[in-house]
Amino acid sequence: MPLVAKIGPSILNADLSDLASESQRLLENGADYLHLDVMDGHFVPNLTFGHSLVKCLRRKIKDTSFETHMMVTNPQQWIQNMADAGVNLYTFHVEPVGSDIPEICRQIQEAGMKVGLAVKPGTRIETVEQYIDLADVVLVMTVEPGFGGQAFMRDMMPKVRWLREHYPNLNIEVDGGVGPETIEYCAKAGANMIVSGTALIEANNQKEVINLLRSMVQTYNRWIRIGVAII
Ligand SMILES: O=C(CO)[C@H](O)[C@H](O)COP(=O)(O)O
Repeated sequence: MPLVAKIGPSILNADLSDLASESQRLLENGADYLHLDVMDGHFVPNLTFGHSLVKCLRRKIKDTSFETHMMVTNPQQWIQNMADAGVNLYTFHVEPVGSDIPEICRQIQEAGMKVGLAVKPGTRIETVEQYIDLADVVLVMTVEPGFGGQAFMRDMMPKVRWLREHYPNLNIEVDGGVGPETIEYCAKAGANMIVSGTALIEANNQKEVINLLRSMVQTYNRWIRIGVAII
């Protein structure tokens, strides 16, 4: 399947009391999927929401892919709940789970979801190399996970470049501080799934920003298509 440029807003810094309308607005402005940040207050020093909220959102938003970015110590615990809530892509951090990665990937697939492997800034990308065949997406964090609105870490780009060089057909996602000012670095390095939080939520013209992010991915990666392939 050809790679597709996809823009997935992170709703972390949105008005969470009005999440459905905030999400709807982003989708109407051209977002391809929603990136939902789940934090447990343990793996990261912040707390957000769990599967009950995702399920409520799914009742209102039916035709869009949901990714849950599981910033939790025990990702295994929430697999079935998130599948039942209507999640399509279950992205978990490799750091707390070590050798359980293959088993977790198997359980996610068995629950009917795609698999995402996420790495924190301090984690060497080679750590996930042996598991890439089990994954649909690799997420390279470009901030320390935990909070929106942080500064983009440009020194994570060698990880993205390394992945793209070694895995031309891999979905590579970047997350953290990504917006009009920093998209060029991500696109040049070869990322095709772009998570953008604050830059999009606070944009006066979301459609313009989404189009810009997408077109930058394609400018530097001519073989990547536009589309809404479910991931
Ligand atoms: O995973 C995250 C933080 O842990 C967020 O998705 C990320 O930070 C996006 O927000 P912003 O674009 O504002 O940095």
